[in-house]
Amino acid sequence: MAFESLTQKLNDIFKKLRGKGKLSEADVKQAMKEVRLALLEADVNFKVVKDLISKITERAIGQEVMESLTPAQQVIKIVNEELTSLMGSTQSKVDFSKEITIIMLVGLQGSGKTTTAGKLGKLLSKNGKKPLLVAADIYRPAAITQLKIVGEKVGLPVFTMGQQDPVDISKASVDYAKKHNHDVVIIDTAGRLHVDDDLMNELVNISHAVDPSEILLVVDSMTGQDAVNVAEEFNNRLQLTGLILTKLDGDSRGGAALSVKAVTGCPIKYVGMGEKLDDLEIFHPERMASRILGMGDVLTLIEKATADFDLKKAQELEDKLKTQSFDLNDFKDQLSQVKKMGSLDQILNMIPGFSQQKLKGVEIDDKELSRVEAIINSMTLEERSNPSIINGSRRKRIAAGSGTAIQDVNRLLKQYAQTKKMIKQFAGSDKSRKRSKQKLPFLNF
Ligand SMILES: Nc1nc2c(ncn2[C@@H]2O[C@H](COP(=O)(O)OP(=O)(O)OP(=O)(O)O)[C@@H](O)[C@H]2O)c(=O)[nH]1
Repeated sequence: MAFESLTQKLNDIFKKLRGKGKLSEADVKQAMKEVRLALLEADVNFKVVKDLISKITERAIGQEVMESLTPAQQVIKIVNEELTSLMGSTQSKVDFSKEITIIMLVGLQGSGKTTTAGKLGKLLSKNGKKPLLVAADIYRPAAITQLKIVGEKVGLPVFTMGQQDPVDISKASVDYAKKHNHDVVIIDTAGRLHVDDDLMNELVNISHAVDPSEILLVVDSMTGQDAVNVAEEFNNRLQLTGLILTKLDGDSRGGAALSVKAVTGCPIKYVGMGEKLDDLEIFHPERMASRILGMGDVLTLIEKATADFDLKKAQELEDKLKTQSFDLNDFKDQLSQVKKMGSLDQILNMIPGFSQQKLKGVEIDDKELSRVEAIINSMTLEERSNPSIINGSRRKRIAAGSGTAIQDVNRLLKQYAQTKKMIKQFAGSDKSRKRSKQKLPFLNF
């Protein structure tokens, strides 16, 4: 995940501050010098760093902080607030005020536009919208096919007219959307390797023809300050309403995310956190600041956990927990719930205190989840509901069927037995029974 190294450096600086108890002005200034260096090393724009540090320092050497009982904590709070404000303070929402919300996605080739069109469509349709995807990149023939494939994967229709004028395609797509009750139109426009006049003219013409509610620039966060420059160039010609920063799951240093709002004035509206079509998140500056400072992001985690929450299934599970009839089918169901939330790496990053550094040496293996699923899939229905019948020869058959080793099957059965034992204790106490209404026990990998 981006910011890894920045988070580590900031944590080290704050640890030193905490160790000091009372802080002198010199202590704060020294810490700010180090924060400044860490931000520059994370590729944050030079001017942005300068302004940020002067704001933080001014507040941090104020009386309130110096005389507080927990001065280091106050300094961290100020850094958190200023980072949040740097990225736009609050969530910048998409404008859905018109009957049809037209969203133009623009950006350079390879920034992730087509993938993002699918991700955005999926996210919006989860929120009750009826999006239409529009293939307006006519120069790269594969782009139309790519959008069709993405559309199929996310279950959304794709409007295409082949290699015709992108302005005509865009206009026709809006008419089509009106006739077919779509309330969102997402136009995937052409990209180029560099910003050029032809591209800009075409985008300006499309924007005049369809009067979009949003022109969102898709930028690759891995390109660092180049992403900020590209955003400035696009904004000068197109008046962007916002940005989508992709590939924030990669090892970018994070500079683009921290600088782009301050430099261009354009807010980040979404961030791409992976290659899967579920990996698009609404951008919340305060939550991102919290992640950068290694404080986790519990709110996003809860949202992910509840997004696909199936109340009926949860009720069934609760009944099973009470009667202690939790079997391997339920075990598998829980596994799918965890998998829906994203990769284990992503999930752990949102838990406060679970910094990458602490996870060093701990292998986070998403394959383990798939392995467990394969093992359970290779069992008969009878075995899943009554695992005690799984003897030696059955174990051998299950391992062969799932392409795993007998030790893997043994390990899973042991984990299941432990979970069941835990549930027994859990259901046994009145206090925990009350708790079971709110929380499902997590699997123990
Ligand atoms: N890791 C990661 N990869 C991403 C993300 N978003 C897009 N990608 C990948 O980036 C590559 C380029 O994405 P495309 O959607 O083809 O890019 P594009 O901007 O449409 O490219 P052109 O059609 O050539 O203009 C693909 O391999 C995507 O899977 C992201 O958030 N994280």
